[in-house]
Amino acid sequence: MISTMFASDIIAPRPNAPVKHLITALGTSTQQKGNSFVSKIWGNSKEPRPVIYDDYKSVYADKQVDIVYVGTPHSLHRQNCLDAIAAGKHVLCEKPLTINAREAKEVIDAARAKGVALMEAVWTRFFPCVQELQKHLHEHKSIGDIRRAFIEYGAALPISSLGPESRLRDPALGAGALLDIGMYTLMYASVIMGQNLLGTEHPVPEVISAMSITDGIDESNVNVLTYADGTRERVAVCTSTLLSRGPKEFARIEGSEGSITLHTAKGPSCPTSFVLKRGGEETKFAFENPPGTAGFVFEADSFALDVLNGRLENQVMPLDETLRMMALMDGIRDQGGLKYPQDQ
Ligand SMILES: NC(=O)C1=CN([C@@H]2O[C@H](COP(=O)(O)OP(=O)(O)OC[C@H]3O[C@@H](n4cnc5c(N)ncnc54)[C@H](OP(=O)(O)O)[C@@H]3O)[C@@H](O)[C@H]2O)C=CC1
Ligand SMILES: O=C1OC[C@@H](O)[C@H](O)[C@H]1O
Repeated sequence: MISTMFASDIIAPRPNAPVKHLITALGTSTQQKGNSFVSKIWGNSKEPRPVIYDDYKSVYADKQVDIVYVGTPHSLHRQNCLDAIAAGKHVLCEKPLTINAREAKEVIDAARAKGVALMEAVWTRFFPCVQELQKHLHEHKSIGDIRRAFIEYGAALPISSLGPESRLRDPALGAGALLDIGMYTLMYASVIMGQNLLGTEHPVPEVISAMSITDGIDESNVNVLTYADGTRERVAVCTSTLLSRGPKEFARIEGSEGSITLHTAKGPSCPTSFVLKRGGEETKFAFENPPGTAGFVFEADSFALDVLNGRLENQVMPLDETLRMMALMDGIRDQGGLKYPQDQ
């Protein structure tokens, strides 16, 4: 699913793009699957088509490849990243980077030791909507002191009709609401409460969590994050569920001088606008993606520009922020009683 969207996005013609992406190779399980992927995405396009390998290792060995994009289920990320890094490739890996913080540290250490760039593809952070929101919250202080935030992500995924081998059902593949979509709610908490600080500099909240677990995965979770780093406590309530679709107005931020609501047309991972209310006035800030894209180009451009300029870490999504988020989710799963085989 995501590889289709990502690939379509980055080869879409964009007159003012800061970088041009070229997909030179595709690693997949069968040649037939690769052929149908390529015809689906390239269609009649005149863009050069990738060579199709029926394994992943040939991609890592291909000298034409600069960056490997990993779009496999969660539990495979660790090994896919380690293999690509060992071959000297830069890696953009889908979220979550791994199943837990221990695995994430292993992958990050490997990238740092090899001197290659690595980034967890938390695409939402790169949306102009989120970047502008951060300016309003932390630079212009448009709603004064931030006091509370409520963020929800509901995705009505057809879990019960999926086979047990699905990445959305199988605990061994890292299924569950927290790792799949809950991480976005925690990302928003970081954007809202983190004062633009990331990784080891980010304020450390006290966390109280509850999970509803069925068939070995969390169908829903609720997390209360309390930040006691100022003169008064600030609270973010983050909740996600696989059982029902959430509202288009998916978040509310309350400040001492106003409030902001966040909106989406498709899902909280791709926000489209926010509405600022202050002193009886309401202002809407709306954003559009480049035509023909879903918004993956923002993270892809940012990472490609890092690689072109010899930067090994991205400033918007640095590796210490990935580690912080993975450790936060480990703690939430500890409280909720959700263990994956990889935690043993
Ligand atoms: N940024 C975003 O908005 C989104 C991100 N994601 C992330 O992308 C990743 C993949 O999700 P998604 O695209 O939905 O997953 P899919 O199940 O649709 O695709 C995963 C692909 O991984 C390969 N694969 C390798 N081993 C396995 C295995 N054991 N079981 C299943 N597939 C396997 C397969 O490709 P092949 O046979 O060709 O090798 C498969 O098509 C996840 O990390 C997810 O969190 C997902 C959706 C949205
Ligand atoms: O990252 C994601 O965002 C959208 C969801 O539908 C998907 O399952 C998830 O992986």
